[in-house]
Amino acid sequence: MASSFAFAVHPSFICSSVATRSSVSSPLPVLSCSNPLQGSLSTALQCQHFQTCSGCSHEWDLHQPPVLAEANDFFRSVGVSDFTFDSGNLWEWRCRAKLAVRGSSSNPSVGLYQEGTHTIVDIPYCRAHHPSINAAVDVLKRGITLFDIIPYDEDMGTGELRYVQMAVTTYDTSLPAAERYNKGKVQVTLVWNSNNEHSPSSAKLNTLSNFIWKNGGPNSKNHLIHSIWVNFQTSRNNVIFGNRWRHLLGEIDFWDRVGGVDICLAPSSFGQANTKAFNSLLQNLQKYVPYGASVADIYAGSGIIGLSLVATRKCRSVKCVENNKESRLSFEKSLGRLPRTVDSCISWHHADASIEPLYWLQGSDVVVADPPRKGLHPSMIAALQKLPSFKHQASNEWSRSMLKVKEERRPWVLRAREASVCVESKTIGEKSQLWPKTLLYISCGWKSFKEDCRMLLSDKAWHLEKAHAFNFFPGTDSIEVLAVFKICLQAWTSVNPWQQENSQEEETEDKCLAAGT
Ligand SMILES: C[S@@+](CC[C@H](N)C(=O)[O-])C[C@H]1O[C@@H](n2cnc3c(N)ncnc32)[C@H](O)[C@@H]1O
Repeated sequence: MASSFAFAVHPSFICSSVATRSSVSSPLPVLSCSNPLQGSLSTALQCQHFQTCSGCSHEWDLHQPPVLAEANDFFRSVGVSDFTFDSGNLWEWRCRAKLAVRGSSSNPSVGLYQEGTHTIVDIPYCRAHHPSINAAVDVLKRGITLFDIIPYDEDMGTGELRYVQMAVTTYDTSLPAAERYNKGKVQVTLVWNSNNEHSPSSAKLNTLSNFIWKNGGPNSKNHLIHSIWVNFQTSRNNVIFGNRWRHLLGEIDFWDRVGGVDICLAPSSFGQANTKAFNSLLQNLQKYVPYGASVADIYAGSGIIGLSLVATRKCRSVKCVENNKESRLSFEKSLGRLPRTVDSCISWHHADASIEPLYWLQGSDVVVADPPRKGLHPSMIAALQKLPSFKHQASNEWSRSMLKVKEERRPWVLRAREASVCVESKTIGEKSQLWPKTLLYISCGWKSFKEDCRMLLSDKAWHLEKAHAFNFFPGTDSIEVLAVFKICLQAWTSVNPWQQENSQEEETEDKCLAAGT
C-alpha cells in the first residue's frame, strides 16, 4: 500500500489519471496532501504499489525529481545558467518493460523486485506503465493460470516462464493522431526456460501464445497485442535474455515513429522506455546539428538518433557505432524507410567504441554519444580530450599516423572498421580529415555524467554550452541529460598558432576563456 496518508483526490486529477484502455483500471490509492511540505496531488504518483515495488522511489512532485536542484547548481557551476527541464507525461509513460514472472500458476506474480529482496511484486495497476502493458499482463496471467504454466523458480532453476518483455508501439496510421498513443499495441516477448523450440515444454509455450493472441490479437474485442516472440534462456545467472529469439505470432516488424523518422525495433535491440520524452529530446537535439553536418553516432543502438539526423538535418554523412549485433537488422529496416530524397553516406558498424575511439570520431564534425548508465568509456573520454590538438591537422597522412592505421593488424579491429551496413551518397564524397567540433552527450546516469563532464572540461578541451534535461523516468530520482559541448581551441593554439578557420570557432574559444574552462 502506498502510504500512511489519508486521502482526498481532486476530481480533475482522477479524470486525467485513470488508465484509458485497460481492463484493469486501478482503484486509486488513498493519499492526502495535508503535509504542506508535500507537493500537489496533481503531480503525485498515486500508485498503490508504491513502496512495495522498486520501480518508483518518489511519490510526490513527479514533475521535478529531487536531482533537478542539484543538476541546476551543477550546470551553473560550469557556466550554464539557462539549463532547462522538460517534465513531460507523469504517468503511463513507460512503453517498454521487462517484468519477472514468479509465484505459481494459480497465483502468478508479474512485476519487479521488492527493494533489496528477491521477492517479485505483482504490479497490475502500475501508474508508470502504458495502459496496454497492464492490459497485456492481465491476459498473460489468465493464460498462465488456465494452462498451468509454471513460473520460474530462481533457486531451483526450474519452471517455464522466466520474464516477459512488453514493448508498445504508438504508431498506427489507421488511427487519428490523437488516439495513437493511448491505443498503442504491445510486442510481447516470453522468456522461456528451455534451449529451443524443440524442447518438451514447447507445446505449452504455443498454447500460451495462442491464448494471448486470441484474447488480445486483432480478432479479439480489445486488440492490444501487436506480436508475440519468444526468447530461450536456460542460464542460471540473472541475465534476462538468451541468444535465441523466435517470432511466433503477429507482425514481425515493430514500427514506431520518433525524431521525424519511422524506426523498426527488434525485441532484442535496445529501445528507449519513454517514447514521448525521447521524441522531445530528439527534437531538441536536432537544433544543435548544422545542416549538412557529418555525424558520428556512438553507442548508437539501432541508429535511431543518426537516422533522425540524416532525415531532418540533411547530413552529409552519419556513422553509427554499436556493439550489440542484434541491432543491425533494425537499423537496416529503418534505413529502408528513409525518404528517397535523402542523399548521405550512412553506415552502421558492429564495433566496440571503446577500442580505437579516435577511429570512430575521425571524419565527423558532430559526435552524438549516448552511452549506457555507467557513462563514457575512459578511452572515449581520453580520445575526446585529445581532439583540440587535431583540429587543424587536415592531412589524411597525418590522421593515419595518429590512428596508426598502417600498423593495425588485429583482425577483429579491422573487421569492426568495415561497415556492417553502408549506403554511399550519390553526390557527396568522403571528407575524412574532419574532427568533431560539437559533442552532444546524452546521459541517463547523472552520477557518471557529472564525472565525465568534469573530465571533459578539466583540461580545457571542451566547453559546455547548453544543457537540457528530460523527465524520462517520472517517479524516480533520475533525469536524462542532453549536454552540448563545443571544442575549445585555445589549448591547441597556444602551441600551434594557426589561423582560426571561421568566426564560429573564434566565438567558441572566447566562451571557453570567459567560462574559465
Ligand atoms: C543508452 S543505449 C542508447 C542507444 C541508442 N542511442 C538509442 O537511443 O536507441 C546505449 C547503447 O550503447 C551500446 N553499447 C554499450 N557499450 C558499447 C560499446 N563498448 N561500444 C558500442 N556500443 C556500446 C548498448 O548496446 C546500447 O545499445
